[in-house]
Amino acid sequence: MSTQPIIKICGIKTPAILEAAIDAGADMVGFAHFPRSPRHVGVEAIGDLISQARGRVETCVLLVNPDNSVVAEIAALGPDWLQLHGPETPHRVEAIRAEAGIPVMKALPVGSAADLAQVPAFLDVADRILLDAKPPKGADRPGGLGVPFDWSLLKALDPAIAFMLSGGLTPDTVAEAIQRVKPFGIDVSSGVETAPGEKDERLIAAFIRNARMAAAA
Ligand SMILES: O=C(O)c1ccccc1N[C@@H]1O[C@H](COP(=O)(O)O)[C@@H](O)[C@H]1O
Repeated sequence: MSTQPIIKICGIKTPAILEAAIDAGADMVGFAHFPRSPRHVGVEAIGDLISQARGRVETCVLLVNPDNSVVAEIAALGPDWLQLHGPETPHRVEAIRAEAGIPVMKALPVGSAADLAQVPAFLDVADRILLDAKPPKGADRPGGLGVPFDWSLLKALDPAIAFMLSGGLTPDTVAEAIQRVKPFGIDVSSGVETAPGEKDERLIAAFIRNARMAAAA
């Protein structure tokens, strides 16, 4: 029997795209609350999207190095997960998890084998690890850039560690990613867009279809 990876569609901004992701079979949807992102969604709109999704698909709010007031404000909306996509230390991840009272997924940037050395320190404080491409120097945000990383680096990671994979995945590359990396889950934003922040329902459907077929093969 094949194991299906969890599929997360991140950076959703509108009720229509949320419906499209649910219809296409996403397991998790993400809403970015980070003003510098082209996918930024305000608190009130995130609350509406979470209400629309509740009981149908898992929800996750992406934050970057949030202070406790932001954590509390977002946690009060009732998402299933928080995604921390900034330079949060293990100690800070632990504190945010306690403040929020919900599971936390910690995104870690990978640009070289040495970057994987940081993973063990987060295993006891985060409920899930997301391995993403390290942003190039000077990038205006720490993710959502549509850039992949060298998956062969992951051979150096303890195979017992389950992780989600992100960074530049697209409908054309997701099958190879699943077959080569065998991640616990996959996460996409730019690869299902026609322009930064503009999700496309046909690309979302193609991404999920190709991922499901690859995992079943
Ligand atoms: O989407 C963003 O703008 C963003 C901003 C700040 C941190 C992370 C962000 N996106 C997340 O990055 C990964 C990979 O995205 P992509 O598929 O390469 O575009 C994913 O979790 C996004 O949600």
